[in-house]
Amino acid sequence: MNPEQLKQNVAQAALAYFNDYDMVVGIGTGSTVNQLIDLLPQVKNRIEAVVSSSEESTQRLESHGFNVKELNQTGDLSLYIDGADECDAHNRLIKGGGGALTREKIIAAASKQFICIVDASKQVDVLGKFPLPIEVLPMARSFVARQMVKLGGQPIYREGFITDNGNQIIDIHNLKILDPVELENTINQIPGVVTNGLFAQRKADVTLIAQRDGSIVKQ
Ligand SMILES: O=C[C@H](O)[C@H](O)[C@H](O)COP(=O)(O)O
Repeated sequence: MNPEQLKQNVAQAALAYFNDYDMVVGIGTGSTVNQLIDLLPQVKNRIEAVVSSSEESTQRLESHGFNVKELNQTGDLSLYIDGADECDAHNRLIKGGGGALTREKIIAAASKQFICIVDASKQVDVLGKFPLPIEVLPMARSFVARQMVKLGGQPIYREGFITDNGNQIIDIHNLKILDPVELENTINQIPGVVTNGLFAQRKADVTLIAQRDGSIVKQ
């Protein structure tokens, strides 16, 4: 199966989690989630409102007629579905390849259940092959980059990219992340860091993984 079909398959499998009425759900960002958004009209009668992790997803949801609300207008969410750039066997993730990591981490924290949807190419034994995105306040960019060098990484500034929150991203290459919770905490302590893309403390509850033949493995 081609990559787009795999994304569509795993998005289709996620529809099973819309298993209640009047649900207020979180929807993430990226090409896998775009497939989900396009399928979401199938379960529209289950959804009362949606909270989105990016302007891009908001526009796509609204184009399908969904009521997109701010997290400040809702309570905690019953369900959050999002993709990832990497996942390990413990459902710990790297996210933020699309730059939406901060809103994603907030929504994940505010959701009772977090279902991650990926294809098998995202599975790794040790996180860090995919460069770890860090959203930084613009004035702190070089400072945070120097701290990440001390932690063994190679920071690359994502030039020309501004997040939905008006900040910048540095992508940290060559990290071998043996203790994701510890590194997530360590990076969070660096002044100027808004969010790092490790989702290890609040990891996914379930990861649905599309295999090459299109079948879905639940982890
Ligand atoms: O910022 C973007 C998000 O973290 C995405 O979930 C992640 O980049 C995966 O995106 P895709 O489904 O396009 O691979």
